[in-house]
Amino acid sequence: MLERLIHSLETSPIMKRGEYNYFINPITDGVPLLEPALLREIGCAMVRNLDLKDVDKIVVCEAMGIHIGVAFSMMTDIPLVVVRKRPYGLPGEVAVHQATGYSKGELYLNGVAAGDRVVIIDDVCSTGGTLRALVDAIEQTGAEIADICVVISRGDEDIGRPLKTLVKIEVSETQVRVVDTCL
Ligand SMILES: O=P(O)(O)OC[C@H]1O[C@H](OP(=O)(O)OP(=O)(O)O)[C@H](O)[C@@H]1O
Ligand SMILES: Nc1nc2[nH]cnc2c(=O)[nH]1
Repeated sequence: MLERLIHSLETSPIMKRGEYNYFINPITDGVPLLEPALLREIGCAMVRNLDLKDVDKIVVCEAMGIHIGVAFSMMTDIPLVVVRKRPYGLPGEVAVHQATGYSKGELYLNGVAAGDRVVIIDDVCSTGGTLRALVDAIEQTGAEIADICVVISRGDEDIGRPLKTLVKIEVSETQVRVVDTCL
């Protein structure tokens, strides 16, 4: 299991974003090419790992959660909510601040309300800033978070609640090493 993901990570180039060692990978960047087989491998692993009982909605964050969310939604027939980086001003919209290791901004959640039971999925967790923002936004609506899963975890950041991850990696100046897998 996860051979394609592990191979794609261990061959990922690294670039500096300021002081941050940023790995470039098809799953996290859509670059250079995202093979359907890799997407299917991840989708299957997430279906096997996540608690989907009575889940009403999948919540992802633009941009690099969208392709994973679309694959997962089509595999599970669960509707998809995309948290955007610009406001829509719809009734009930929730705005939260997001910071990663190299950027910051605002996130805008629409389409989730009290009584919803949701799962959050994303491509990668590093500082945990994005997931903490998503959890905060969803909690503000009164909805319930059934589970959270990222494809890749590269830090030991605590997001204040259980986080499932398919693989754990270490990123140096020159390479990515897969140090643990969920399966
Ligand atoms: O754990 P963190 O430090 O928050 O980093 C993880 C986040 O970083 C990337 O998003 P980014 O904001 O770079 O935008 P993108 O998805 O549009 O590339 C990625 O998609 C995760 O959401
Ligand atoms: N592609 C990519 N996305 C990230 N999001 C947070 N850290 C990283 C990283 O190192 N690479």
